[in-house]
Amino acid sequence: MASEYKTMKGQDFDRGAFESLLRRKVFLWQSFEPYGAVKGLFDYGPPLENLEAEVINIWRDHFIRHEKMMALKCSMLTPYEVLKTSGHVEKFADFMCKDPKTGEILRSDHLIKDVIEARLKSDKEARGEKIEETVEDPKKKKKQAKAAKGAVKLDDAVRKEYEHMLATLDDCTGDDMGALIKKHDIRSPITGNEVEPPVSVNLMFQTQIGATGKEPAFLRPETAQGQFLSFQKLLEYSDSQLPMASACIGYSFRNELSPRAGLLRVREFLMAEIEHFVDPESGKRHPKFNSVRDVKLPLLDRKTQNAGDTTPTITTIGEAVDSKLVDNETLGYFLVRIMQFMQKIGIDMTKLRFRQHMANEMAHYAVDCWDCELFSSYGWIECVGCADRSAFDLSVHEKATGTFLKVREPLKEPVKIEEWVAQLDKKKSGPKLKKNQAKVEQTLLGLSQEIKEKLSLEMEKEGKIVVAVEGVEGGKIELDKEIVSIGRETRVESMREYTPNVIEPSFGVGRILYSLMEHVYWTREGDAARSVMSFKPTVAPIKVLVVPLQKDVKFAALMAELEQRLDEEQLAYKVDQSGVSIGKRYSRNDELGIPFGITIDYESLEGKGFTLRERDSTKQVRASMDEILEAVVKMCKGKEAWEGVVKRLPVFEGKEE
Ligand SMILES: Nc1ncnc2c1ncn2[C@@H]1O[C@H](COP(=O)(O)OP(=O)(O)OP(=O)(O)O)[C@@H](O)[C@H]1O
Repeated sequence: MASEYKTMKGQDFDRGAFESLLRRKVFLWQSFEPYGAVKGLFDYGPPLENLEAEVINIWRDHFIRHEKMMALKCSMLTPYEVLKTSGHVEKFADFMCKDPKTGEILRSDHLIKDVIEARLKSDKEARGEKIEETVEDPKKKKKQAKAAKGAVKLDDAVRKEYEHMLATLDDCTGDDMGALIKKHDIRSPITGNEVEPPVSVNLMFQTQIGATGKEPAFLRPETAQGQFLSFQKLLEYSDSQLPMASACIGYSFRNELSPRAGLLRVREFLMAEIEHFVDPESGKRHPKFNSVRDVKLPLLDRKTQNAGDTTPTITTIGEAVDSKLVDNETLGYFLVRIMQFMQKIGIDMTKLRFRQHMANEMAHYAVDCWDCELFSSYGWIECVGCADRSAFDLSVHEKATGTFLKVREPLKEPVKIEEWVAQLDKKKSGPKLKKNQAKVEQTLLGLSQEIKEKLSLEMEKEGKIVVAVEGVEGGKIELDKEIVSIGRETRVESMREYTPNVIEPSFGVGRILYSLMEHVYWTREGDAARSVMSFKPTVAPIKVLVVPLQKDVKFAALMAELEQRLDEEQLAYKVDQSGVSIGKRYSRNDELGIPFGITIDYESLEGKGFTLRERDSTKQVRASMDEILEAVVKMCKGKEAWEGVVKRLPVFEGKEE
């Protein structure tokens, strides 16, 4: 059966072969394997660990250095109260359905998706239509096969309804999903049992700080809260100038209900998050927006998804922001910068799109939200979320803690403000209010203009007012005009106070790395298909393979010199001195994605230079050590392409055997 997901060379993608390469070359494995492994936890071996470091270096350069962001390292252990205030304790949850007979837990949206996809596939089979598979996960296939049980043709209207359901599933609440499960008789694909209605389950790992258990805490589910609570320090560091942005790279933890799809849904993962603080009255304009205005992006908007379509529109970000499809310049600027980052690390641009969140999918405070999704053999997967979080987080933390989390800036022109003021006569009210005096004073200060105006009329009429005061007996207190005066006053205001809004691009590094590995994987046709990982030289975990023609002590001195030079250039290299042929040595290292090979042969001993081989084309040039190293350094810095090197250095027609 043809797979919809193709390799970078247009070949059918064989997930089994790909995963076997990742295992063989120790890119990654499930953690704690000798103890039976734990779902959703992975260890990275040397190639993937180095790849991650290279990708992070580019991320730091592309965002932190280039955009002058303030890098932070915030604590992962987070007190309960912080995440209570941010809404995570109550709302950071997924819906799950229980199979009451087996006790198995199924994520509600995954359950609906799996069953409905299987029914649509079965319908296609019954109609004799070509089936394009995105799913090759054997476990999922088995589930789907069981659910489909022979090809069943659907009514046209039902088929349409199912397609619409899949396109709008992200928009569903728990109740919506419960209704869909009932209406369409969706059962556990494993047992065929009916499932219980969806219930919400919190995804955070709870723990405690200290031995007493008095300080409950969580492992953070995102890095954002630490950044918000550092706001005052950031503002001071940036000389109170907005816009300003912080960035944090660190681990987050989510107790996913059904971790699956390798690195795509795990329980501990590296995030790289940016919080860009902007004055809401600036219209969220971005000073560098004009430099990206004409860049084209594939945008899949909410309206298109609602119509059951998943084809993105290619449009310039300028047009998208002008038409308000993307809410503001800052959000638009980041979408472009995210795309440019993906391009830099070698993501296939035909496998990237931006999908707008559906109304229910967005957090209640969010203004607009776009996910950067990458296509892999698992389908389209969100790899970066880019949300406008408005002023929500700073406002709630300010309210909960009383800490000032606003910007105060001088007004260009002082303004006269006429307003209602309610004032307590401290001397006269002291004996009457006693210990309640401070509470009353606080309450009067916090009253809105409308209420103050209403109370002034009441005071004029009755000579007294009744005010609700928190913490006093009975919850109210009577105040007469002897101790309280309410009237209009004029003051001159020279400062403005406001809570900045936040645009947040949030990167899941593991999902990006996994997608990247699929995007650069292909097989070279030949006697036996050989796998290649075409990492760009800038991100490749190892840059150079050093291969002496044979095991011969005569090569030792040149090898030592070459290794020293590679070391001086800070290039990661590997030496392969094994007895197998040069061709075999190249091809097994192509699986590690090493972009360049330097061969030392007998002519090298005669001062006739070395050969430099490029992984993807297998072409070679012959040149001196200096020339070769200069070319490799430039290519690994992204300053020169192989095509340029072939033009300026003599091509070598050696055979790879
Ligand atoms: N369980 C996970 N495993 C790996 N990466 C994750 C996981 N959850 C989130 N991420 C990454 O963190 C980024 C930001 O997190 P965000 O809260 O926006 O994700 P999310 O909307 O909860 O993702 P999903 O809907 O897929 O669970 C995501 O774009 C993704 O790359």
